[in-house]
Amino acid sequence: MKIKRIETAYELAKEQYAELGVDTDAVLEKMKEVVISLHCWQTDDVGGFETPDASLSGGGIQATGNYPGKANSIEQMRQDLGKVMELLPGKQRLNLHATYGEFFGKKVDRDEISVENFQGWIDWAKEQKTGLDFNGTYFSHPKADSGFTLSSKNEGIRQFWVEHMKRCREIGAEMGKQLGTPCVHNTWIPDGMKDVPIDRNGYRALLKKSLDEGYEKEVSKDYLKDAMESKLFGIGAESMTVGSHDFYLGYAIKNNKLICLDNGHFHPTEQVGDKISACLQFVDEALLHITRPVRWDSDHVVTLNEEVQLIASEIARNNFFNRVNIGLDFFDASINRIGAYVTGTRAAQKAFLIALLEPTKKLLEWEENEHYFERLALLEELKAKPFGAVWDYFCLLNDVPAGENYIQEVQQYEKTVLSKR
Ligand SMILES: C[C@H](O)[C@H](O)[C@@H](O)C(=O)CO
Ligand SMILES: [Mn+2]
Repeated sequence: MKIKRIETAYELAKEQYAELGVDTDAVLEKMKEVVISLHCWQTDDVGGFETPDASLSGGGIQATGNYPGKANSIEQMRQDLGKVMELLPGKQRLNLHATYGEFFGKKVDRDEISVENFQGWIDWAKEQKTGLDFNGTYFSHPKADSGFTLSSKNEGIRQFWVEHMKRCREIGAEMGKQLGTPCVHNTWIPDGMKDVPIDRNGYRALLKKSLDEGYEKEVSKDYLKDAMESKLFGIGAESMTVGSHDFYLGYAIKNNKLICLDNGHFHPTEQVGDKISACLQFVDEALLHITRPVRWDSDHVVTLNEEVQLIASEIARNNFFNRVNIGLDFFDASINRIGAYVTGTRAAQKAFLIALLEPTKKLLEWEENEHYFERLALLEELKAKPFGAVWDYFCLLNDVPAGENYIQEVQQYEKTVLSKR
């Protein structure tokens, strides 16, 4: 795309938005506050590197597809992440799962992991000048095969996972300390039942007990922020999920924790965008897993759809950028994974840009004066405004390919790197 054309289109767009009272230069400055935490697991189909042939199993989640070029080692993953970051405007962090440590060819079980397994990532993040986030991994493990981890009635299994959680928090805290930016430590467990359980209460009481034990050690929020991710149901756990939204929201409010909202984890008619302002009345911060559920929690690549737009708009309208930690959660193994990553992340970023380009003050004024037709009409007209010209200029300012130009870069990377794996 020609630089001159991008600049000219931006100037015209700037005028159009200015007529609505929107300062596009200020919006581009504000985009610096939109920091997206890249989920490392799109590069390798949630496999991890505990063993050379590690792959996703259990947990009620599934990566489908077999497109060539998956990252098979930490080196390959870092190379891929480097490419992804090269093609994204703005600022990012990296979100790791506990199975992505450096295990030096040894068997290091989940209750044995320590900072030394992640020091390499911390050093990498220092070089990249980026922050790290962290997740315990409560699936793809024989001790998760029963369908229960932190809520297990087998005390040995429950204690094993509590120890995993404690270690994840230690690792996360060290990441936050060394990198000078708090690590968001997220806990998602697959625990639940295929068929109707008798003892929902018993499992939930055990989960509460495990969380109390796992969180026992106080850690400064300057280093670590604990989040919990609920879910409606998973494959094989259709009748009851122990860590439901009610459960974690209650726990988060009572214990000053973060609530993680994954938009694939609710009934299809519920909107995470609607939940943000509800939750933030009672918790200080939230974590998002932005995804695209297609008929179920399928974790398709994020696209610029209404659901994602509402999430972004709610954050922008209320300036919640310092209270909502933005993460992604998708893993498509059926297409070029780097392309999937870049397309999905850019879609989320575009939603934030569109949100910031909204003349919110005007809309609010109409709303408060019950001028609902005017509100509706302007919201509709905004959809036809030239946000694409502002997006391309944002890419230009950030020295990354504008518009569709990144497609050929991904193709080239496939040719020179991915196809050789
Ligand atoms: C791999 C992730 O931790 C996982 O997708 C989790 O966040 C989730 O959303 C499970 O459905
Ligand atoms: Mn998730």
